[in-house]
Amino acid sequence: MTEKALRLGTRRSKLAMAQSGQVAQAVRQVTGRPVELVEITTYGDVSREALAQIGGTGVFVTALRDALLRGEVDFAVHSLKDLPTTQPEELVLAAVPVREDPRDVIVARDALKFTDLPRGARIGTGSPRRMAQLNAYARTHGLDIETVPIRGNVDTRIGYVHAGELDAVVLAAAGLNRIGRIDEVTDFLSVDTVLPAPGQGALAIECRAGNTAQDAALVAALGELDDPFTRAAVTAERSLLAALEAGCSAPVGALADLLADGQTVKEMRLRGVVGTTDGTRTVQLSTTGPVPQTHDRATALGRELATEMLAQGAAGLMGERAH
Ligand SMILES: NCc1[nH]cc(CCC(=O)O)c1CC(=O)O
Repeated sequence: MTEKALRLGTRRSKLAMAQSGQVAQAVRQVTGRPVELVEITTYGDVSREALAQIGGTGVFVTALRDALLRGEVDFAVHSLKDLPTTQPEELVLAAVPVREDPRDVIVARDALKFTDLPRGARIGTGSPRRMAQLNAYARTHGLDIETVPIRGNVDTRIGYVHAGELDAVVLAAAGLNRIGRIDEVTDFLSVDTVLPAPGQGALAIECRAGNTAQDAALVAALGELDDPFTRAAVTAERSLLAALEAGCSAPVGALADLLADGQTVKEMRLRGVVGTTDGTRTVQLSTTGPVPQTHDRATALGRELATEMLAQGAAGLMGERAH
């Protein structure tokens, strides 16, 4: 007997295909069913406009969600950091697998580290979050760098360094890992220097919420790929983002991690930062509490930190809100 293949909706980019291929393999293992990749082109892939200008969140995600809702695919794989904080009622995050390295990294000419970049060095990034934190660090540590807005896929961005147009570019470690180019990193940025985007390094496996027995069975099967700690962490990070009323293109960094005492996990710490892209003003705070055991508690942790950050003027540093 041949079972019907599960259809996995994915973007076409090299990064998306790599991570979807890895998830497909894991899904074959937990379901015992064949999985086929269905490529879907999203607005974010075809638009030449700066990402921050096309209206913020979700440009990579909408087309995949539409394909799910139309029943053209059975589940979709997203980079969690590209996922809007609002969850459509008809869809559910069936699994958030174990997170990869959440850090940002530098790919620089001549194997340079961030702090060894020469005066006037040009660093490419299209991310207001990365600009804000790199410029803030530079100002307080006497570095003289210029952040240069760029966009494009990983090949394009690293290409600017090889072509000599930029001294360095900033990328996510997780993405480079997934496409097998982690060897090109010249510096892993400490999260004390640059907090990653909420959800960075994590994937989301999304499917229909389970109105049919088939859908419900799939939600349950995919749930085996869920990592509760990663889910709690990214839930808190995304709750912070939502409570700041910021979008994925806002200058907001957040990272939740576990504080352990030997082998015993003690608490969860959530750190958040907001800043102006020129690095002149930042609000950076952290909170620590019991590891949240429910979605509501993880959400509350993020909301509490947001409230404190807003009390310190975070809203005034975010510029135009994404809608
Ligand atoms: N903004 C695009 C994007 N969305 C997800 C990743 C890969 C890292 C991840 O999955 O968190 C990247 C590339 C990057 O930021 O370098």
